[in-house]
Amino acid sequence: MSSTAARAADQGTGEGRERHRVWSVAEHLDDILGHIHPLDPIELQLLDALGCVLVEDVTVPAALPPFDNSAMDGYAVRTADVGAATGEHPAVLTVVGDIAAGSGELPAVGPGEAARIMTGAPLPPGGQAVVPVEWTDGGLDNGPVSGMPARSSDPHGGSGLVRVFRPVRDGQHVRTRGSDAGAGELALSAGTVLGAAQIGLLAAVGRSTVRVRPRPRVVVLSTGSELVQPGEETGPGRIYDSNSYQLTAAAQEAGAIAYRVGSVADDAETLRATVEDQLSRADIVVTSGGVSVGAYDVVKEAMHEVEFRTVGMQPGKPQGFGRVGSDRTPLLALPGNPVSSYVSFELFVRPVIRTMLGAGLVHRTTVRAFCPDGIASSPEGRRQFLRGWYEPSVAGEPGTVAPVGGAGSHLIKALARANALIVIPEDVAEVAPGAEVDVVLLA
Ligand SMILES: Nc1nc2c(c(=O)[nH]1)N[C@H]1C(S)=C(S)[C@@H](COP(=O)(O)OP(=O)(O)OC[C@H]3O[C@@H](n4cnc5c(N)ncnc54)[C@H](O)[C@@H]3O)O[C@H]1N2
Ligand code: MOO
Repeated sequence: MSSTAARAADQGTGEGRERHRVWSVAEHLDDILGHIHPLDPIELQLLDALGCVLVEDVTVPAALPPFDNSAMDGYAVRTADVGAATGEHPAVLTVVGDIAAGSGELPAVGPGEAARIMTGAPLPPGGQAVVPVEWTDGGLDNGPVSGMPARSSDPHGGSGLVRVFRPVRDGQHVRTRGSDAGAGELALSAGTVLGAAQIGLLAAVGRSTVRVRPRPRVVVLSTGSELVQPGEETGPGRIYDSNSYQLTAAAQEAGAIAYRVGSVADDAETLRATVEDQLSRADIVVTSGGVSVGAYDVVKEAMHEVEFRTVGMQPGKPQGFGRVGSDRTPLLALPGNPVSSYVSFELFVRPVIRTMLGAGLVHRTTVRAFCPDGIASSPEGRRQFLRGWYEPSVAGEPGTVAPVGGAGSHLIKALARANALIVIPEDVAEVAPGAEVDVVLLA
Protein backbone atom coordinates (compact mmCIF):
# COMPACT_ATOMS: atom_id res chain seq x y z
CA MET A 1 0.00 0.00 0.00
CA SER A 2 1.37 3.45 -0.80
CA SER A 3 1.96 5.73 2.13
CA THR A 4 -0.84 7.97 0.92
CA ALA A 5 -3.24 5.06 0.74
CA ALA A 6 -2.09 3.84 4.14
CA ARG A 7 -2.75 7.27 5.58
CA ALA A 8 -6.17 7.35 4.01
CA ALA A 9 -6.90 3.90 5.48
CA ASP A 10 -5.74 5.11 8.89
CA GLN A 11 -8.58 7.59 9.05
CA GLY A 12 -10.97 4.87 10.12
CA THR A 13 -8.69 3.16 12.66
CA GLY A 14 -7.86 4.03 16.24
CA GLU A 15 -4.42 5.12 15.12
CA GLY A 16 -5.99 7.39 12.56
CA ARG A 17 -8.27 9.01 15.11
CA GLU A 18 -5.29 9.56 17.46
CA ARG A 19 -3.39 11.15 14.64
CA HIS A 20 -6.21 13.51 13.86
CA ARG A 21 -6.97 14.66 17.33
CA VAL A 22 -6.17 18.27 18.15
CA TRP A 23 -3.11 18.53 20.37
CA SER A 24 -2.80 21.43 22.79
CA VAL A 25 0.33 23.58 22.59
CA ALA A 26 1.49 22.17 25.93
CA GLU A 27 0.91 18.55 24.87
CA HIS A 28 2.89 18.98 21.66
CA LEU A 29 5.72 20.77 23.48
CA ASP A 30 5.82 18.21 26.31
CA ASP A 31 5.95 15.37 23.81
CA ILE A 32 8.87 16.98 21.97
CA LEU A 33 10.81 17.91 25.11
CA GLY A 34 10.28 14.39 26.48
CA HIS A 35 12.72 13.24 23.79
CA ILE A 36 15.30 15.99 24.23
CA HIS A 37 18.33 15.91 26.55
CA PRO A 38 21.18 18.32 27.19
CA LEU A 39 24.12 17.57 24.86
CA ASP A 40 27.17 15.82 26.35
CA PRO A 41 29.86 18.24 27.55
CA ILE A 42 32.98 18.86 25.50
CA GLU A 43 36.15 20.93 25.86
CA LEU A 44 35.99 24.00 23.63
CA GLN A 45 38.31 26.84 22.73
CA LEU A 46 37.26 29.96 24.64
CA LEU A 47 35.62 31.86 21.79
CA ASP A 48 33.77 28.77 20.62
CA ALA A 49 32.25 28.54 24.11
CA LEU A 50 30.54 31.95 23.94
CA GLY A 51 26.90 31.51 24.92
CA CYS A 52 27.48 27.97 26.22
CA VAL A 53 26.77 26.67 29.72
CA LEU A 54 29.82 25.86 31.84
CA VAL A 55 29.85 22.33 33.32
CA GLU A 56 32.88 22.72 35.61
CA ASP A 57 33.73 24.99 38.52
CA VAL A 58 36.66 27.15 37.45
CA THR A 59 39.04 28.24 40.20
CA VAL A 60 41.66 30.97 40.03
CA PRO A 61 45.05 29.19 39.82
CA ALA A 62 47.18 32.22 40.79
CA ALA A 63 46.35 35.59 42.34
CA LEU A 64 44.75 38.24 40.12
CA PRO A 65 46.48 40.62 39.57
CA PRO A 66 49.55 38.42 39.87
CA PHE A 67 51.75 41.25 41.26
CA ASP A 68 51.39 44.74 42.76
CA ASN A 69 51.22 47.13 39.81
CA SER A 70 50.62 50.74 38.95
CA ALA A 71 47.11 52.04 38.23
CA MET A 72 48.53 55.22 36.63
CA ASP A 73 51.26 56.47 34.33
CA GLY A 74 53.50 58.35 36.78
CA TYR A 75 56.29 57.87 39.29
CA ALA A 76 56.74 55.18 41.93
CA VAL A 77 57.87 56.92 45.12
CA ARG A 78 58.39 56.52 48.84
CA THR A 79 55.49 58.31 50.50
CA ALA A 80 57.69 60.06 53.11
CA ASP A 81 59.63 61.76 50.31
CA VAL A 82 56.54 63.53 48.97
CA GLY A 83 54.58 64.00 52.21
CA ALA A 84 55.14 67.79 52.26
CA ALA A 85 55.05 68.37 48.49
CA THR A 86 53.06 71.37 47.24
CA GLY A 87 52.90 73.44 44.07
CA GLU A 88 55.11 76.06 45.65
CA HIS A 89 57.49 73.65 47.37
CA PRO A 90 57.71 70.54 45.22
CA ALA A 91 59.58 67.44 46.31
CA VAL A 92 62.55 66.96 43.97
CA LEU A 93 63.43 63.33 43.36
CA THR A 94 66.11 61.56 41.31
CA VAL A 95 64.61 59.36 38.62
CA VAL A 96 66.36 55.97 38.75
CA GLY A 97 64.76 54.31 35.74
CA ASP A 98 61.77 53.63 33.56
CA ILE A 99 59.37 50.71 34.16
CA ALA A 100 57.13 49.76 31.24
CA ALA A 101 54.25 47.28 31.50
CA GLY A 102 55.73 43.83 31.03
CA SER A 103 59.06 44.90 32.47
CA GLY A 104 60.91 42.20 34.39
CA GLU A 105 63.87 44.25 35.59
CA LEU A 106 62.90 46.70 38.32
CA PRO A 107 65.12 49.47 39.65
CA ALA A 108 64.97 49.78 43.46
CA VAL A 109 63.59 53.08 44.72
CA GLY A 110 65.65 54.42 47.60
CA PRO A 111 65.08 57.54 49.75
CA GLY A 112 64.92 60.67 47.57
CA GLU A 113 64.39 58.57 44.44
CA ALA A 114 61.54 57.81 42.04
CA ALA A 115 61.08 55.38 39.15
CA ARG A 116 59.02 56.43 36.16
CA ILE A 117 56.29 53.79 35.83
CA MET A 118 53.53 52.98 33.35
CA THR A 119 50.00 51.69 34.03
CA GLY A 120 50.12 47.94 34.65
CA ALA A 121 53.88 47.84 35.27
CA PRO A 122 55.10 46.06 38.44
CA LEU A 123 55.73 48.27 41.44
CA PRO A 124 59.51 48.34 42.02
CA PRO A 125 61.14 47.41 45.34
CA GLY A 126 60.97 50.39 47.67
CA GLY A 127 58.05 52.01 45.79
CA GLN A 128 55.12 52.57 48.14
CA ALA A 129 52.72 54.57 45.97
CA VAL A 130 52.44 56.09 42.51
CA VAL A 131 52.24 59.81 41.79
CA PRO A 132 50.31 60.39 38.53
CA VAL A 133 52.45 62.23 35.96
CA GLU A 134 49.90 65.10 36.00
CA TRP A 135 50.96 65.85 39.62
CA THR A 136 54.60 66.34 38.50
CA ASP A 137 56.67 68.40 36.08
CA GLY A 138 57.46 65.22 34.13
CA GLY A 139 61.18 66.00 34.57
CA LEU A 140 60.91 69.19 32.47
CA ASP A 141 61.65 71.60 35.32
CA ASN A 142 58.44 73.52 34.77
CA GLY A 143 54.82 73.40 36.02
CA PRO A 144 52.54 70.31 35.99
CA VAL A 145 52.45 68.37 32.70
CA SER A 146 49.48 66.64 31.11
CA GLY A 147 51.37 63.46 30.15
CA MET A 148 54.67 61.91 29.17
CA PRO A 149 56.35 62.38 25.81
CA ALA A 150 56.57 59.17 23.74
CA ARG A 151 59.72 57.19 24.41
CA SER A 152 60.76 57.55 20.76
CA SER A 153 60.93 61.35 21.09
CA ASP A 154 62.39 61.33 24.62
CA PRO A 155 64.52 58.20 25.19
CA HIS A 156 65.95 59.58 28.46
CA GLY A 157 62.63 60.35 30.19
CA GLY A 158 63.43 57.78 32.88
CA SER A 159 66.39 59.75 34.25
CA GLY A 160 67.22 63.17 35.66
CA LEU A 161 65.11 64.93 38.27
CA VAL A 162 61.33 65.10 38.74
CA ARG A 163 59.37 67.66 40.74
CA VAL A 164 56.32 66.31 42.59
CA PHE A 165 53.60 68.82 43.52
CA ARG A 166 51.25 66.68 45.70
CA PRO A 167 51.67 64.01 48.37
CA VAL A 168 50.35 60.42 48.01
CA ARG A 169 49.10 57.96 50.58
CA ASP A 170 50.74 54.58 51.07
CA GLY A 171 49.39 52.27 48.36
CA GLN A 172 47.71 55.08 46.43
CA HIS A 173 47.34 54.28 42.71
CA VAL A 174 48.64 50.77 43.30
CA ARG A 175 46.62 47.66 42.43
CA THR A 176 47.74 45.05 44.90
CA ARG A 177 48.39 41.40 44.14
CA GLY A 178 45.20 39.33 44.57
CA SER A 179 42.96 42.40 44.96
CA ASP A 180 40.72 41.03 42.18
CA ALA A 181 40.79 37.33 43.13
CA GLY A 182 42.95 35.23 45.39
CA ALA A 183 44.58 31.95 44.32
CA GLY A 184 42.14 29.05 44.75
CA GLU A 185 39.08 31.30 44.77
CA LEU A 186 36.05 30.25 42.67
CA ALA A 187 36.07 32.26 39.42
CA LEU A 188 32.97 30.79 37.76
CA SER A 189 30.63 28.06 38.92
CA ALA A 190 29.19 25.23 36.83
CA GLY A 191 25.92 26.32 35.24
CA THR A 192 27.15 29.81 34.34
CA VAL A 193 26.27 30.96 30.83
CA LEU A 194 29.47 32.24 29.24
CA GLY A 195 29.12 35.79 27.96
CA ALA A 196 31.86 38.19 26.97
CA ALA A 197 32.83 39.10 30.55
CA GLN A 198 33.05 35.44 31.60
CA ILE A 199 35.16 34.56 28.54
CA GLY A 200 37.42 37.48 29.49
CA LEU A 201 37.80 36.16 33.04
CA LEU A 202 38.67 32.67 31.78
CA ALA A 203 41.39 34.15 29.57
CA ALA A 204 42.62 36.31 32.47
CA VAL A 205 43.18 33.20 34.61
CA GLY A 206 45.07 31.56 31.76
CA ARG A 207 42.47 29.13 30.41
CA SER A 208 42.56 28.52 26.65
CA THR A 209 39.82 25.89 26.68
CA VAL A 210 36.82 25.25 28.90
CA ARG A 211 34.35 22.42 29.49
CA VAL A 212 30.84 23.29 28.40
CA ARG A 213 27.76 21.86 26.79
CA PRO A 214 28.19 22.57 23.08
CA ARG A 215 25.78 24.59 21.01
CA PRO A 216 23.31 22.33 19.22
CA ARG A 217 23.80 22.21 15.46
CA VAL A 218 20.54 23.05 13.74
CA VAL A 219 20.04 22.31 10.05
CA VAL A 220 17.33 24.52 8.54
CA LEU A 221 15.73 23.71 5.23
CA SER A 222 12.68 25.14 3.60
CA THR A 223 10.51 23.38 1.07
CA GLY A 224 8.48 24.67 -1.84
CA SER A 225 8.91 24.78 -5.61
CA GLU A 226 7.75 28.41 -5.53
CA LEU A 227 10.81 29.51 -3.58
CA VAL A 228 13.61 31.58 -5.06
CA GLN A 229 16.73 32.56 -3.11
CA PRO A 230 17.08 36.28 -2.33
CA GLY A 231 19.32 37.96 -4.90
CA GLU A 232 18.04 35.74 -7.72
CA GLU A 233 15.36 36.51 -10.31
CA THR A 234 11.80 35.70 -9.35
CA GLY A 235 9.19 34.63 -11.91
CA PRO A 236 5.45 34.14 -12.19
CA GLY A 237 4.01 32.62 -9.03
CA ARG A 238 7.39 32.57 -7.32
CA ILE A 239 8.44 34.23 -4.05
CA TYR A 240 11.62 34.66 -2.07
CA ASP A 241 12.56 32.03 0.49
CA SER A 242 12.35 34.07 3.68
CA ASN A 243 11.75 31.22 6.11
CA SER A 244 15.17 29.61 5.79
CA TYR A 245 16.78 32.94 6.65
CA GLN A 246 14.34 33.74 9.44
CA LEU A 247 14.67 30.31 11.05
CA THR A 248 18.46 30.16 10.70
CA ALA A 249 18.74 33.58 12.34
CA ALA A 250 16.31 32.55 15.07
CA ALA A 251 18.33 29.39 15.77
CA GLN A 252 21.52 31.45 16.05
CA GLU A 253 19.78 33.92 18.36
CA ALA A 254 18.66 31.01 20.54
CA GLY A 255 22.28 29.89 20.91
CA ALA A 256 22.59 27.22 18.21
CA ILE A 257 25.08 26.76 15.40
CA ALA A 258 22.72 26.99 12.46
CA TYR A 259 23.24 25.69 8.93
CA ARG A 260 20.90 27.12 6.29
CA VAL A 261 20.46 24.56 3.55
CA GLY A 262 18.05 26.76 1.60
CA SER A 263 15.02 25.54 -0.24
CA VAL A 264 14.26 22.10 -1.58
CA ALA A 265 11.69 21.69 -4.36
CA ASP A 266 8.47 19.81 -3.70
CA ASP A 267 9.91 16.41 -4.50
CA ALA A 268 9.85 13.71 -1.83
CA GLU A 269 12.93 11.84 -3.07
CA THR A 270 15.04 14.98 -3.16
CA LEU A 271 13.86 16.11 0.26
CA ARG A 272 14.57 12.73 1.83
CA ALA A 273 18.00 12.55 0.27
CA THR A 274 18.76 16.10 1.40
CA VAL A 275 17.70 15.41 4.98
CA GLU A 276 19.73 12.18 5.07
CA ASP A 277 22.71 14.03 3.69
CA GLN A 278 22.46 16.70 6.38
CA LEU A 279 22.07 14.37 9.35
CA SER A 280 25.83 14.01 9.87
CA ARG A 281 26.02 17.64 10.98
CA ALA A 282 22.68 17.98 12.76
CA ASP A 283 21.55 17.75 16.36
CA ILE A 284 18.18 19.13 15.24
CA VAL A 285 16.58 19.35 11.80
CA VAL A 286 14.01 22.06 11.18
CA THR A 287 11.94 22.13 8.00
CA SER A 288 9.41 24.68 6.89
CA GLY A 289 6.41 24.14 4.64
CA GLY A 290 4.81 21.07 3.18
CA VAL A 291 2.94 19.95 6.29
CA SER A 292 -0.71 20.77 5.63
CA VAL A 293 -3.24 18.90 3.54
CA GLY A 294 -2.35 19.89 -0.03
CA ALA A 295 -1.29 17.64 -2.87
CA TYR A 296 2.29 18.96 -2.84
CA ASP A 297 2.95 18.76 0.88
CA VAL A 298 6.34 17.21 0.46
CA VAL A 299 7.56 16.95 4.07
CA LYS A 300 4.50 14.94 4.93
CA GLU A 301 5.05 12.73 1.92
CA ALA A 302 8.79 12.20 2.43
CA MET A 303 9.32 11.92 6.17
CA HIS A 304 7.55 8.73 7.30
CA GLU A 305 9.22 8.81 10.74
CA VAL A 306 7.61 12.15 11.49
CA GLU A 307 4.19 12.34 13.11
CA PHE A 308 2.06 15.12 11.66
CA ARG A 309 -0.41 16.72 14.03
CA THR A 310 -3.02 19.37 14.33
CA VAL A 311 -2.13 21.69 17.20
CA GLY A 312 -4.84 23.94 18.62
CA MET A 313 -3.09 27.20 17.90
CA GLN A 314 -3.11 30.04 15.42
CA PRO A 315 -0.85 30.47 13.61
CA GLY A 316 0.93 27.13 13.53
CA LYS A 317 -1.89 24.60 13.31
CA PRO A 318 -0.10 21.89 11.31
CA GLN A 319 3.04 20.59 13.02
CA GLY A 320 5.30 17.59 12.64
CA PHE A 321 7.70 15.97 15.06
CA GLY A 322 9.77 12.84 14.75
CA ARG A 323 13.25 11.44 15.09
CA VAL A 324 15.14 10.53 11.97
CA GLY A 325 18.23 8.57 10.95
CA SER A 326 20.38 6.18 12.96
CA ASP A 327 20.98 8.77 15.70
CA ARG A 328 17.25 9.44 15.99
CA THR A 329 17.86 13.14 15.38
CA PRO A 330 14.83 15.26 16.30
CA LEU A 331 13.10 16.77 13.28
CA LEU A 332 10.58 19.54 13.76
CA ALA A 333 8.46 20.15 10.68
CA LEU A 334 7.02 23.66 10.84
CA PRO A 335 4.26 25.10 8.69
CA GLY A 336 5.31 27.20 5.69
CA ASN A 337 3.43 30.44 6.27
CA PRO A 338 6.21 32.77 7.46
CA VAL A 339 4.49 33.93 10.65
CA SER A 340 3.43 30.36 11.40
CA SER A 341 7.00 29.12 11.05
CA TYR A 342 8.30 31.93 13.25
CA VAL A 343 5.74 31.40 16.02
CA SER A 344 6.28 27.63 15.83
CA PHE A 345 10.01 28.17 16.19
CA GLU A 346 9.49 30.32 19.26
CA LEU A 347 7.16 27.84 20.93
CA PHE A 348 8.75 24.52 20.00
CA VAL A 349 12.23 24.79 18.45
CA ARG A 350 13.69 27.40 20.78
CA PRO A 351 12.97 25.29 23.91
CA VAL A 352 14.61 22.30 22.21
CA ILE A 353 17.74 24.31 21.50
CA ARG A 354 17.77 25.74 25.02
CA THR A 355 17.29 22.28 26.56
CA MET A 356 20.18 20.85 24.54
CA LEU A 357 22.33 23.78 25.62
CA GLY A 358 21.54 22.94 29.25
CA ALA A 359 20.24 26.48 29.76
CA GLY A 360 18.37 27.21 32.98
CA LEU A 361 15.85 29.33 31.11
CA VAL A 362 14.27 27.29 28.35
CA HIS A 363 11.25 29.49 27.66
CA ARG A 364 10.76 33.13 26.84
CA THR A 365 9.51 35.37 29.61
CA THR A 366 5.73 35.76 29.79
CA VAL A 367 4.24 38.82 31.52
CA ARG A 368 0.75 40.22 32.07
CA ALA A 369 -0.15 43.40 30.23
CA PHE A 370 -3.18 45.61 29.69
CA CYS A 371 -4.57 45.59 26.18
CA PRO A 372 -6.17 49.06 25.92
CA ASP A 373 -7.86 48.47 22.55
CA GLY A 374 -8.94 44.90 23.23
CA ILE A 375 -9.06 42.20 20.56
CA ALA A 376 -12.23 41.84 18.52
CA SER A 377 -12.10 38.13 17.77
CA SER A 378 -10.02 35.03 18.34
CA PRO A 379 -10.71 31.56 16.94
CA GLU A 380 -12.45 29.25 19.36
CA GLY A 381 -10.53 26.13 20.32
CA ARG A 382 -7.19 27.54 19.13
CA ARG A 383 -4.73 29.45 21.25
CA GLN A 384 -3.97 32.58 19.33
CA PHE A 385 -0.53 34.18 19.23
CA LEU A 386 -1.08 37.67 17.87
CA ARG A 387 1.91 39.84 17.12
CA GLY A 388 2.09 42.81 19.45
CA TRP A 389 4.06 45.79 20.68
CA TYR A 390 4.67 45.68 24.41
CA GLU A 391 5.47 48.75 26.48
CA PRO A 392 6.59 48.09 30.06
CA SER A 393 5.12 50.36 32.72
CA VAL A 394 7.25 52.61 34.88
CA ALA A 395 5.34 52.19 38.13
CA GLY A 396 5.58 48.40 38.62
CA GLU A 397 2.05 47.99 37.22
CA PRO A 398 1.51 45.64 34.25
CA GLY A 399 2.63 47.27 30.99
CA THR A 400 0.47 47.64 27.92
CA VAL A 401 0.34 45.76 24.66
CA ALA A 402 -1.25 46.53 21.30
CA PRO A 403 -1.68 44.18 18.34
CA VAL A 404 0.62 44.85 15.38
CA GLY A 405 -1.05 43.91 12.10
CA GLY A 406 -3.80 41.34 11.84
CA ALA A 407 -4.00 37.60 12.43
CA GLY A 408 -2.94 36.57 8.89
CA SER A 409 0.03 34.22 8.93
CA HIS A 410 1.53 35.84 5.81
CA LEU A 411 2.04 39.26 7.50
CA ILE A 412 5.84 39.36 7.58
CA LYS A 413 6.16 43.14 7.83
CA ALA A 414 4.00 43.31 10.95
CA LEU A 415 5.99 40.45 12.49
CA ALA A 416 9.18 42.41 11.93
CA ARG A 417 7.65 45.34 13.85
CA ALA A 418 6.52 43.29 16.84
CA ASN A 419 8.39 42.70 20.08
CA ALA A 420 5.91 40.35 21.71
CA LEU A 421 3.25 37.70 21.14
CA ILE A 422 -0.17 38.31 22.67
CA VAL A 423 -1.57 35.02 23.91
CA ILE A 424 -5.33 34.54 23.76
CA PRO A 425 -6.47 31.27 25.32
CA GLU A 426 -8.47 28.64 23.45
CA ASP A 427 -11.73 29.46 25.26
CA VAL A 428 -11.55 33.25 24.80
CA ALA A 429 -13.28 34.63 21.71
CA GLU A 430 -12.64 38.31 22.36
CA VAL A 431 -10.69 40.55 24.71
CA ALA A 432 -12.51 43.58 26.14
CA PRO A 433 -10.73 46.95 25.85
CA GLY A 434 -8.45 47.42 28.88
CA ALA A 435 -8.46 43.74 29.89
CA GLU A 436 -5.25 41.97 30.91
CA VAL A 437 -3.59 39.41 28.65
CA ASP A 438 -0.51 37.18 28.71
CA VAL A 439 2.35 38.46 26.59
CA VAL A 440 5.42 36.48 25.49
CA LEU A 441 8.37 38.84 25.23
CA LEU A 442 10.43 38.16 22.13
CA ALA A 443 13.70 39.63 23.37
N1 LIG B 1 -7.36 22.96 3.15
C1 LIG B 1 -6.51 23.41 4.06
N2 LIG B 1 -5.53 24.21 3.70
C2 LIG B 1 -4.66 24.68 4.61
C3 LIG B 1 -4.83 24.33 5.94
C4 LIG B 1 -5.88 23.47 6.31
O1 LIG B 1 -6.07 23.12 7.48
N3 LIG B 1 -6.67 23.02 5.33
N4 LIG B 1 -3.97 24.87 6.86
C5 LIG B 1 -3.44 26.15 6.54
C6 LIG B 1 -2.47 26.53 7.53
S1 LIG B 1 -3.07 26.98 9.02
C7 LIG B 1 -1.15 26.63 7.25
S2 LIG B 1 -0.08 27.24 8.43
C8 LIG B 1 -0.57 26.26 5.98
C9 LIG B 1 0.64 25.39 6.16
O2 LIG B 1 1.01 24.92 4.94
P1 LIG B 1 2.33 24.17 4.64
O3 LIG B 1 3.14 23.97 5.86
O4 LIG B 1 2.04 22.98 3.87
O5 LIG B 1 3.15 25.24 3.85
P2 LIG B 1 3.15 25.51 2.30
O6 LIG B 1 1.87 25.10 1.72
O7 LIG B 1 4.40 24.95 1.77
O8 LIG B 1 3.26 27.07 2.36
C10 LIG B 1 2.29 27.87 2.96
C11 LIG B 1 2.51 29.32 2.57
O9 LIG B 1 3.76 29.76 3.01
C12 LIG B 1 4.59 30.17 1.96
N5 LIG B 1 5.95 29.71 2.21
C13 LIG B 1 6.31 28.43 2.35
N6 LIG B 1 7.65 28.36 2.56
C14 LIG B 1 8.11 29.60 2.54
C15 LIG B 1 9.38 30.16 2.67
N7 LIG B 1 10.46 29.39 2.87
N8 LIG B 1 9.53 31.50 2.60
C16 LIG B 1 8.45 32.28 2.40
N9 LIG B 1 7.19 31.81 2.27
C17 LIG B 1 7.03 30.49 2.32
C18 LIG B 1 4.03 29.48 0.75
O10 LIG B 1 4.38 30.09 -0.44
C19 LIG B 1 2.56 29.53 1.06
O11 LIG B 1 2.03 30.78 0.75
O12 LIG B 1 -1.54 25.57 5.19
C20 LIG B 1 -2.83 26.20 5.16
N10 LIG B 1 -3.63 25.51 4.23
O1 MOO C 1 -1.85 27.67 11.45
MO1 MOO C 1 -1.62 28.43 10.07
O2 MOO C 1 -0.13 28.52 10.75
O3 MOO C 1 -2.85 29.44 10.86
O4 MOO C 1 -1.45 29.88 9.27
